[in-house]
Amino acid sequence: MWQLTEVQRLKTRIVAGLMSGTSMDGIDVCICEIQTDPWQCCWLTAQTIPYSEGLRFSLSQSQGNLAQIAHWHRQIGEAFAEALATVLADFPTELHLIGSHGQTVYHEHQKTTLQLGEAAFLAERFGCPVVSDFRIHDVAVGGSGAPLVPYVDARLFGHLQRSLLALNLGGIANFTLVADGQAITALDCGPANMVLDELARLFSRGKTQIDRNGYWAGQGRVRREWLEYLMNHYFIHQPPPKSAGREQFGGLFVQELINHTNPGSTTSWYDLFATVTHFTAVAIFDHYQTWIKPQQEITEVIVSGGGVHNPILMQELAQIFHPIPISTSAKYGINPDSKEALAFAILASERIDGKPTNIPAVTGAKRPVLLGKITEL
Ligand SMILES: Nc1ncnc2c1ncn2[C@@H]1O[C@H](COP(=O)(O)OP(=O)(O)OP(=O)(O)O)[C@@H](O)[C@H]1O
Ligand SMILES: CC(=O)N[C@H]1[C@@H]2OC[C@@H](O2)[C@@H](O)[C@@H]1O[C@H](C)C(=O)O
Repeated sequence: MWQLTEVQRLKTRIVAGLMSGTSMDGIDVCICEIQTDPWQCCWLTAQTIPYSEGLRFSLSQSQGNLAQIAHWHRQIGEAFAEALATVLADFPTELHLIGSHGQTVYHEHQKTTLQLGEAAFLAERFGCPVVSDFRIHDVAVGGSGAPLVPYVDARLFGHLQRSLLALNLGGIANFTLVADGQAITALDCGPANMVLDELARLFSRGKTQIDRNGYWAGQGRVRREWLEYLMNHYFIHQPPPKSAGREQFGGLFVQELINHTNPGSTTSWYDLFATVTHFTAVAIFDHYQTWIKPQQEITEVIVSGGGVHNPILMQELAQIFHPIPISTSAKYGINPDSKEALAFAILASERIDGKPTNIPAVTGAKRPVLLGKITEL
């Protein structure tokens, strides 16, 4: 059993980070060792544990009355604890601290944000302090509560002493500009996998959740008029600070896209996959050109998130950013599938050391604040 004050005194801590992103595909778990002075983080193990089908389906409907929300809060907390127990069964270690992002179930830019998954279930099961609910304090000081990974991008890539984009391809595509060892700015750019996943569900009539390895996109061609329609979405042209989620690019957006494009044949479905995949790359590049390049040219794009497994998307990015090289975070020893989980382990450790981790230039907050609430034993 670890008390908060004891963990605060440790110069080297074993910390677990837990995250379920907008794709709601499962719970990403990462265990790492963090040294506080000089700061160093060493990745130990990571795994993604799928949500049970029932919970995933229920969450993806994203409509809940108060009773439903209260049950989700407990069920997600227990599912996160179960996921961590599964990883610890394969990698037995003592844990000093847990950082748990929970599941975002609602997010409205600079107005409110809600992550579910009660931390007390984790604290009780693993006998250590848990930091959770990372976003809302930033909202309380006028920020959007997202993105929070930029602080970590600076920690992980700042030492490279180059200007680079750390790009994450999760449900949403977002990047951080790291230059001079700092996170200068960061943006959500639009969907990465969220729209493709929903299209895959509809096209396969629920048999698959993803366009695996870009198989369908690879057989289609980009339709200019559809691309134009997608690029006209208000979010693409909104100035930063900006953050997105299912509210912008979830089921409703996809339904409107289907109504607009009306894909009748298999060929037109393939074209839709190709166009949306291309749109993802174009929207990312467009955000770079508009908001980053005028102030800072970059020398590399370091990609993480599930989208690294989609070769068509990665090819599109390589072509559009050429001659700027595209690599994955694996090149720097960071598993692309667990960077965000690792991030919440790092944010938790900073929290108990009393370090503010929101970046006002990124979220629009009035000032830096401590992110996350601590559940103690
Ligand atoms: N082999 C693959 N082929 C194509 N796409 C893949 C493959 N493997 C994973 N993906 C995509 O990656 C997604 C999961 O990515 P990730 O776990 O990074 O998202 P997330 O963390 O939920 O999202 P966010 O970062 O926006 O919160 C899947 O939903 C899928 O679309
Ligand atoms: C409100 C919320 O959960 N936002 C997520 C989401 O998923 C990607 C993007 O949109 C990013 O803004 C954020 O997550 C990452 C982990 C972040 O805070 O940096």
